[in-house]
Amino acid sequence: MPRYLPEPPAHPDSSRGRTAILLINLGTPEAPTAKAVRPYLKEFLSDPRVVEIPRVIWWLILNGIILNTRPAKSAEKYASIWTPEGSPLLVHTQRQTSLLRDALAERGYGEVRVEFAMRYGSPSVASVVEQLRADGVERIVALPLYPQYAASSSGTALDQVFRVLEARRNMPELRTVRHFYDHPGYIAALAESVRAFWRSNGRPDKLVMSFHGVPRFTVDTGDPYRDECLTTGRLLAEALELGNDDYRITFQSRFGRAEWLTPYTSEVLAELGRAGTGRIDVMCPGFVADCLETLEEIAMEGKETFHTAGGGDYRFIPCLNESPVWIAALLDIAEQQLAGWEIPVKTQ
Ligand SMILES: C=CC1=C(C)c2cc3[nH]c(cc4nc(cc5[nH]c(cc1n2)c(C)c5CCC(=O)O)C(CCC(=O)O)=C4C)c(C)c3C=C
Ligand SMILES: [Fe+2]
Ligand SMILES: [Fe+2]
Repeated sequence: MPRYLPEPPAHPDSSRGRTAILLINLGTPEAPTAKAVRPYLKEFLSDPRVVEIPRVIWWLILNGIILNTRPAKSAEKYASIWTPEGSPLLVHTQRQTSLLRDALAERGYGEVRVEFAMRYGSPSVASVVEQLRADGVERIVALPLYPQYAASSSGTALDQVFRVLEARRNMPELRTVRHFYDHPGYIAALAESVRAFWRSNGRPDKLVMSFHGVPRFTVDTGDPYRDECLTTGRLLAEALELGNDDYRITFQSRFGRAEWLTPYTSEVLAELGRAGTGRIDVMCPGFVADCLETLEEIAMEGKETFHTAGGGDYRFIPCLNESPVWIAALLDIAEQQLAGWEIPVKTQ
């Protein structure tokens, strides 16, 4: 096996774009079945950026216990959110890709390719980057679709790009977007999604902003994730002119027994329910696309937790998905990167 892959011949069609935006999301199973969820979880949970415990011990737990029990349970949850077009995470990522492509074309960047890849499952980062290289792309902007940086989300997505390029003799130029937690367009998109929801549904007693959690020790040892979530929450509260008592910032999706970031969403929902809160609205600002964690864990399980504890009305505010203000923010983030390369813009 040669150390470096042979380079593809120069692409004959010089009119094809030489620059690409590569959106990267987490990935999702191929089907809502235990058979399809198992390889997805195996790849995901084998990533040392995601589970940071000694490999041998983890290998035994993962293969001996988790992969024998979790796929069936997770598949049942996936089945409850699956759409006729497939997994929501995949469907929204596909649509966001195509909307960003159109938006860039409208701004005169018609030759800039826009593709997406998934960190786990398909289409893999390797397959998409290889295709871009084969098509003659020489400049890539890698843009993980996570507003807040965590080593276990954005970090590992970027690792994967570096790993693919590491195997190449002729490296393309690369720019990376490590986060956009305080980008004004992203905050404006979140604020607009809440305002639009309130225009149709009225206002709640409290707004809960639930972010995906991470193990607490990762933040204690330098991951900026928690601070970035808190800043996003504060900026959103300011944009909505909320007082300190009008909202809560919480962390969901705890996995395993270690301590994760607190307060845990489920505990806050139960506490608000026990306090007899009349109405809460729950949103997930850290996810730009609805997925298992928002549609099942928050919109369904969270509602049950709140009601069981005695709470009143519970409403879930959908993620940004294909909202035009969000696509405008994504366009701005992409354009800021392209500006560094001085791509000629064609004005019609
Ligand atoms: C085991 C530890 C996990 C860490 C750390 C983690 C961080 C993390 N995850 C996301 C975004 C998503 N996670 C999703 C699903 C999901 N997450 C974990 C575990 C960890 N995540 C598991 C095991 C799963 C799979 C489902 C399950 O069995 O519970 C998803 C949804 C995927 C989908 O198909 O819809 C997203 C999105 C972030 C942003 C993050 C760190 C900040
Ligand atoms: Fe996760
Ligand atoms: Fe979950």
